[in-house]
Amino acid sequence: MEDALSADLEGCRYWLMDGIGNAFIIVDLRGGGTLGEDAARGLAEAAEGVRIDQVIGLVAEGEGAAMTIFNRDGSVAGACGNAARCIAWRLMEEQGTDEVIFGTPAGSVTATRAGDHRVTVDMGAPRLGWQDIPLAEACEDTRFLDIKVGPIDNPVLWGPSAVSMGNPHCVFFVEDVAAQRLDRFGPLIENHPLFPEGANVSVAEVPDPHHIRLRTWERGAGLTQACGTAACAALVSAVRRRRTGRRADVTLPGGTLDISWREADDHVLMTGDIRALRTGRL
Ligand SMILES: N[C@@H](CCC[C@H](N)C(=O)O)C(=O)O
Repeated sequence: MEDALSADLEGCRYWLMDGIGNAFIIVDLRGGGTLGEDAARGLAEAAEGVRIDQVIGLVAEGEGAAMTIFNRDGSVAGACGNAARCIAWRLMEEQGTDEVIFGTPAGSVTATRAGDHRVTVDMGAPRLGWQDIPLAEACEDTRFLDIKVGPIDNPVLWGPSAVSMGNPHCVFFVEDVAAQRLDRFGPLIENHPLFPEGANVSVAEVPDPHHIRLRTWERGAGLTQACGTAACAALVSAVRRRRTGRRADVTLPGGTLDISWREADDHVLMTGDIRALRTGRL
């Protein structure tokens, strides 16, 4: 990875981790060093043997820690659910605790140990108003956006839901996720004018009220094995469209997340496995 480095990152510890296949390089910047867009893109491209989806900076914040998030194309993101579970596991291992609080660009999150290499993160409340997602124009009901995929007179998909989980999501409900050409229309919807900050684009299939099958085209990263915030956005959208209850297993190509949208405080909880793949110094 040496070629991708700016001088002040040299010697920083890194961990290569994944959350059900969503792969990250986490760079420990608590002792110094700055991670910017160019360095993040360079590190993602230079990684060998794994397609990196995000590069995460672990920075000092007061007495504790916080995460910064870069997509593999170098763009900055406000939230990353799977990386939050990886960071939480790492901090709990360091501190010898079963619970941790740390900062993210979208606010501080609490996480708890849910088993061996298994973590629950409280992702906070979804934001459903069009200004908060954000959308470029007023939309009374963000459960159904005026977006179509395919020929104007014969669209194959239409009426997706929009949700912010700290980052913007667009979720199409379909009969069969495997049949969708997400590689073709994902980039178009990611850059649709209705999403001034872009969007993560998912297709969701609901075989029963306790289960969602999901595939995601991530903003700034493309097709991924899994996307934690997309899983949260899909469950929230499915509840709003009366397709599931407030708790469901969300199965992505890389594995399954247990997602629940708590009525008491409106928070979304995400539980799933993480893997620590390797560690070293830049
Ligand atoms: N992998 C993530 C989401 C990463 C950020 C996203 N691509 C964006 O730009 O908003 C997750 O697990 O949530």
